[in-house]
Amino acid sequence: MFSIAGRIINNNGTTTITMRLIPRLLSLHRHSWNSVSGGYKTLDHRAPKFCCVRHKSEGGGGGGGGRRWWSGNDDRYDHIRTEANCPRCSKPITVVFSNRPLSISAHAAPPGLYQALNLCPSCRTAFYFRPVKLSPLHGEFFEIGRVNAPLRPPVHDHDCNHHRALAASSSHDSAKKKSDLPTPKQIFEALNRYVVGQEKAKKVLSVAVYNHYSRIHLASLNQSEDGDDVVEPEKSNVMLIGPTGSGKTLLAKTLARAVNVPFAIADATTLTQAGYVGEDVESILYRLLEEADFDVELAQRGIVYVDEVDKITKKVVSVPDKGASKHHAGDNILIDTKNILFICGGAFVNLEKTISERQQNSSIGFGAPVCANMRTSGFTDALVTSSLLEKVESGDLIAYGLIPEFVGRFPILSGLSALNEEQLFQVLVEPKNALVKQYRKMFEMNNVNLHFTDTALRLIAKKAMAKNTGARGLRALLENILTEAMFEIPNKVDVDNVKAVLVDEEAVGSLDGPGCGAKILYSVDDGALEDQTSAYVCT
Ligand SMILES: Nc1ncnc2c1ncn2[C@@H]1O[C@H](COP(=O)(O)OP(=O)(O)OP(=O)(O)O)[C@@H](O)[C@H]1O
Repeated sequence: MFSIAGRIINNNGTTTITMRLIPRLLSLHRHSWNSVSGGYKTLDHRAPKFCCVRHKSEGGGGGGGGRRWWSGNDDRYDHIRTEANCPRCSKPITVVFSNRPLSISAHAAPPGLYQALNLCPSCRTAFYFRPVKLSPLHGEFFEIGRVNAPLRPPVHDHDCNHHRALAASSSHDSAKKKSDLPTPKQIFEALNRYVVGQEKAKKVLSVAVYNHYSRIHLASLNQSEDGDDVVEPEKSNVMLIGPTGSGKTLLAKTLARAVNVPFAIADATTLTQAGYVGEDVESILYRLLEEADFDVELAQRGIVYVDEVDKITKKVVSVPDKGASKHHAGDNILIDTKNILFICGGAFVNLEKTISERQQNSSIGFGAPVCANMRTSGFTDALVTSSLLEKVESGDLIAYGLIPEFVGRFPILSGLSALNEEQLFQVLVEPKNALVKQYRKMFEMNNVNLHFTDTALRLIAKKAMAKNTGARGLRALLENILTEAMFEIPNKVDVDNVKAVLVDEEAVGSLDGPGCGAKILYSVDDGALEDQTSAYVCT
């Protein structure tokens, strides 16, 4: 019936096909646009990459028993429902989307707005429709993926072991759910198991996340209360400011794990405004939905981490705004972002200078000497930087180049410091899934013991420090040291009687040069690793 032109984008391992419908589909929908005044408009056939569809809006404020037709000249934001053919299987489907521009978080947004992912009931392909022009309606379908799991629309009383308590929004079981919510201290302890240092950020985040889910709990209680006394705390999104490899993403991910909600990561630099190529908000929400096993209720209480927001200075990032509708219409998946917690992160290189200048201008003692010191020494050491970042204010981010509307949606700002050498050493060995533990596990699969000497680990930390990429550099260093051994070991087991792999100083090398790589040790005596030279033959 029609052809599809596709382009494949890789999104964190997911394949996204950008679909374009060619004009033959358009001819199936010759009369496509319905206006307030009644009548249909003829499609614009000059824009072959867009599909034109009949549409009408729904939602409050209009006539027609709660439904209203959308007027092409009206700039109100609205839910728009359209009839179309599935770009994949060409069966009829109903598409729902919003005509509003996208902005971050739920704070201060007009009510009644939402994003919609759409699902073809026939071939179960999920996609979203991106409107480019509303009158006549032009837009593009973006395929996100096939849905295998059955869709679970928002329900108020479900029992899900995987993502449990925090999904609750009904008032009748809210008391129980509240007791399931970990306290800030418990969240802090959970973060401690995975994240080295960053004590202040951990505390700020523990409180923020606890308050966020308490707010949801309170809102569910308020639903059953009438009157002017109802207090509704507003959502507080969080901004993490810290150098690369300091643990911003790790903190956000671990938080989601601590409170047991679905989690998705997005990169601000690939988020687009409508009409540009890149990753779109809907695909992030779709990822959240996937994480929630297609349980819409759970997805609506997840955490989204948006990385690299410092790279979008003077641009408007497109991340979803408030979605008030809890409506589940056929196979359109409507994601209400009202309760999704957005955590944004960025390195904000040299932001400390902006903070220092602000402090200097306002003559608060600390600023002037710090600034002077920075000017004379020509660099800022990590300690000075982190103490300055601790004092970050919204105004500093605006001075840095972020737009005020964006910054205004992040009442919670938290600075992270660059990890020092000792902390990098700890990252290697201490967290629950520390890198050394991970590699040990991999070698164990071949019944081989991976052994690191203390001096080797400290040298690795020193080398990572010199690279200036924080803990991010550690994995690359380990990978280089262990690649050869990981290549050889699976072939040698049971053949050459390999018993251990040793990473010592020589294997790591010097501060500015590589070493010989991990040494494969051939055992002549079980348990003889302590006496490496006599009991083991090194390759
Ligand atoms: N404080 C930390 N404790 C334990 N591991 C850490 C810490 N910081 C970073 N890591 C590890 O380093 C790697 C990179 O960390 P992460 O992605 O959280 O950094 P980031 O601050 O988000 O960096 P970027 O700004 O480049 O995105 C991950 O493997 C993470 O586990």
